[in-house]
Amino acid sequence: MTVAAIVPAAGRGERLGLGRPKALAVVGGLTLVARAVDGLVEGGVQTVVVVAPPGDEDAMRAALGSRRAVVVPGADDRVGSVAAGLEALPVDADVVLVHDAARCLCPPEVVRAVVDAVRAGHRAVVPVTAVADTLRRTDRAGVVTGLVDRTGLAAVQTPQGFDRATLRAAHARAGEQRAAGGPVVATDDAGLAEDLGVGVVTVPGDPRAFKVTTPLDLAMAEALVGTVATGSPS
Ligand SMILES: Nc1ccn([C@@H]2O[C@H](COP(=O)(O)OP(=O)(O)OP(=O)(O)O)[C@@H](O)[C@H]2O)c(=O)n1
Ligand SMILES: C[C@](O)(CO)[C@H](O)COP(=O)(O)O
Repeated sequence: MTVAAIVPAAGRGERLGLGRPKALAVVGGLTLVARAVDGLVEGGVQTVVVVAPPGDEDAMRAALGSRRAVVVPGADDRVGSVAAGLEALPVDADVVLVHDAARCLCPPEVVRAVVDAVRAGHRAVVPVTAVADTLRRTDRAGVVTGLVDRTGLAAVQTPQGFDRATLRAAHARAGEQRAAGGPVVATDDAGLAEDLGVGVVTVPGDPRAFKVTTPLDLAMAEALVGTVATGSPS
């Protein structure tokens, strides 16, 4: 089985506010995209497709240095960017991971767990962590309207793993819905697979696979660099 990964890295990073694509932000001397690719390769991924903001393909290649990855232009939203990456997959890839460049410190153990679960026959696999906070529903004015039962809730991370046919079918359906003017509601690839009726299974995620979204997240990533390889702290 050949394991490939699509790394959506075409976001603009508005909430990070650096004025350049978030995947090109630097943590501990390495860009987020380079770190994300290194983690995937260490976790057993053989082929990587990186999806760059249109016009920033060369900057993405420069950030990747000598890492072996195909770089393709992305789209206006994440679903479109992953769909662009799908088109560039090598024909022999049968296990496909989709991994946010923004989750740059995901430990290789998580990657391996996702790959193993797909190899074991699961069509769609997501890493998850427990929800630590109490959750309440609020109205538009911010007034609490109810308590959300936390039992059975999980926060979903990436990499998410699929057999190739499932991921293709999920994105084909999303593309058809979009072409028909319908909304694509799912916020991740597993959600698109679920819309097809595919069962999604979970494996343990890791707090270090958090998504760098804000300047505080970038500072946290900087503080954590070096702890991923040694396995501390969680
Ligand atoms: N059009 C898009 C939007 C997002 N992504 C990627 O999807 C991942 C998760 O997106 P997010 O963290 O929301 O990144 P941004 O869209 O860059 O963030 P923001 O909303 O702050 O601009 C990131 O690796 C991002 O690069 C992408 O490939 N193409
Ligand atoms: C794919 C994802 O990271 C899983 O948690 C998340 O859904 C991405 O959301 P975003 O709003 O596109 O950042």
